Amino acid sequence: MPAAFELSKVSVVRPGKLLLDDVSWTVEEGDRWVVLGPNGAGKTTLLQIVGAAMHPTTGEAHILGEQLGRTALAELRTRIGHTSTKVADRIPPGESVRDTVLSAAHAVTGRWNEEYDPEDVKRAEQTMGEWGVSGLARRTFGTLSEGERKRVLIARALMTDPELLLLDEPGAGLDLGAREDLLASLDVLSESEDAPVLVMVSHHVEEIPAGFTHVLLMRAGRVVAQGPIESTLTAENLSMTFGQRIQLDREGGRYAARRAAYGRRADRSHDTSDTTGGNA
Ligand SMILES: Nc1ncnc2c1ncn2[C@@H]1O[C@H](COP(=O)(O)OP(=O)(O)OP(=O)(O)O)[C@@H](O)[C@H]1O
Repeated sequence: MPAAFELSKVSVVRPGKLLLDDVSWTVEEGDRWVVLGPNGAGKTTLLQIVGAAMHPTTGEAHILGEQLGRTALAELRTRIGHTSTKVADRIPPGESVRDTVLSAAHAVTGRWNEEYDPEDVKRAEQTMGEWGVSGLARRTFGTLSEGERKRVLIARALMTDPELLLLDEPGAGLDLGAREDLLASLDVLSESEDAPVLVMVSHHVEEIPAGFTHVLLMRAGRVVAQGPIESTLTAENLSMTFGQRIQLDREGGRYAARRAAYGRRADRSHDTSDTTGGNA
């Protein structure tokens, strides 16, 4: 089976700044990845490459079988669901929730005079139902709470039944209950057989849904470590990523991290015996 996407030695350069530096990353069908790193590490830039929203300056990116630079980006983007604050900012505040989701069928933000099939309407109702926002259908996007917005954006991203779903900080700005509700929904999605390949960007290990399989850790535009979550998400790798000694705990398939106290073992796993990582 071909990879869902493959980046080979990708760099992104802007005047006076190296945003991504020699990033190689392969994601296979069925994978659920989380991308972790501090502010400014390049996570959003990386997702923009994978989401066919930006070309690499150097290196090659093959996304869903198409090579960036040799394919129409707009067409490729219809196969990818992408949620981010940039997408949220493009949605007119007066747009109804229903039209916010529905208009994804034409890859537009702000419904105008496009025509929608009954299948489009049915699909919009289905994804709104699955993400618990049917009751908000007539509300305007601008009046929603942060948690409600996040769910509406995911329903919108899933509207076109994408092969790849990119979630840029879906947990940011959510209260504890809303975050846990979102993680439970993402966990259900990640377990479903026809789920798209999932890639989620986060700052916090606490936001990793239990069903996620792989992690990529970034710092200053470079990959610090990547691979299966069990062996790669270690205190040692997190400490390198965030530039300070981190203690990592794991319980019930969920992670928690904080600055390590001196003299304490940095990795502590309560439900597995094989969590790796160095002593701090
Ligand atoms: N067009 C640009 N020109 C110059 N620098 C840029 C440009 N776009 C982004 N950057 C810088 O590149 C770095 C990486 O940005 P990016 O948004 O990818 O990081 P991030 O890991 O998503 O950060 P955060 O966690 O804070 O959202 C940042 O320092 C940012 O200021």
